[in-house]
Amino acid sequence: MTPFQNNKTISPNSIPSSPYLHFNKNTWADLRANVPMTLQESDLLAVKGINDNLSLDEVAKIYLPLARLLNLYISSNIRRQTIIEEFIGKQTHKIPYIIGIAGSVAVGKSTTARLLQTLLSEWPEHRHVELLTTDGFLHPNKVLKQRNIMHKKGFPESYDMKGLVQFVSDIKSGKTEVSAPLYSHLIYDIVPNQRKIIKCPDILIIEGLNVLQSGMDYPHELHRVFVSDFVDFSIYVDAEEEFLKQWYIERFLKFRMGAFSDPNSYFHDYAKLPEAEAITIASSVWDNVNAINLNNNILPTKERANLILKKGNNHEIEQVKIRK
Ligand SMILES: Nc1ncnc2c1ncn2[C@@H]1O[C@H](COP(=O)(O)OP(=O)(O)OP(=O)(O)O)[C@@H](O)[C@H]1O
Ligand SMILES: CC(C)(CO)[C@@H](O)C(=O)NCCC(=O)O
Repeated sequence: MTPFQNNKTISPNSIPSSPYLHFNKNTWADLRANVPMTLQESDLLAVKGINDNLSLDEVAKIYLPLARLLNLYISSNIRRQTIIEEFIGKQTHKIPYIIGIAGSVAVGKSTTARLLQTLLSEWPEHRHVELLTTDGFLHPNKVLKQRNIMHKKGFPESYDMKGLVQFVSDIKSGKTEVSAPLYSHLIYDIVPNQRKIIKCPDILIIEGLNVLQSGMDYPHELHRVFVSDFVDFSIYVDAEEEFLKQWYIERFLKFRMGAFSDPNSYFHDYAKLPEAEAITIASSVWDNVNAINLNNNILPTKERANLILKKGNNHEIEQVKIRK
């Protein structure tokens, strides 16, 4: 079935002065109706394995239509590459399609990325989908301490932006194997002597706070090329700050029960604290670090995205906006 053979007319709220088409949950969910449901029960279990709190109804209503839209864009990109090959009369290197996912700390970027990886891998044309988090390009704590910016982890100056741009540039040049440093939330630092290796994927999903940032957000950088220059389609995951703070604290408490009890954890001492004190600490880290970064450096990039997913209570998507 072609994308235009709708048996139903979908009518987004088109606000003439807005550069976006607006969809509420129901109008967006209807957009899935045109594709066969390819997911099997076992795939749904895999999706569930990504995040226990993710409802399968949410996957069907929100993430399947999104995967369908992305698939249309990617197919069109593959056709464009074929035209270039036809024009020059020879095959070129396969160039991965890059999807960028931006948004606040704790909004659910990595969960969204893993979910899209599972759904997009279903399509036979592009099964090999890799993930990269820009966290790996944070400067190690040693460097952040030397520069006196440990309290600014996640801010533009805390990243090795040159290294990150080199990475995406290598991927987009068709380099067959690239590697990136690894960040661990457990040790709260870059993992020494380990790298993530990425071998020529069909699609690379890059998620991070800084995916949509550009030159004006990095006045201290000398170069003028940014991740966003290499991203083919960008998504901003959005939510009101009261939810973000709540999700941040909840995740902190979850870590406290699990990962923090590991003696290697940076936050090992927090595991022993009474819950009320742990909440006070998490709340203060949110207010003094992540909220400031959100308002100064992340939120201003929202309108650069091709698509905005607006979450409400319990991570449920309430609105989807697509750039016209
Ligand atoms: N769609 C969802 N449904 C239910 N819970 C979710 C969903 N997405 C994320 N969460 C929960 O919200 C919290 C934050 O999610 P996640 O770690 O994916 O965020 P993030 O944006 O990648 O954070 P960071 O930038 O700090 O790495 C986690 O506790 C996760 O379990
Ligand atoms: C690693 C980042 C920057 C992004 O994932 C974030 O999770 C973080 O650690 N922010 C610094 C403040 C904090 O500890 O939450």
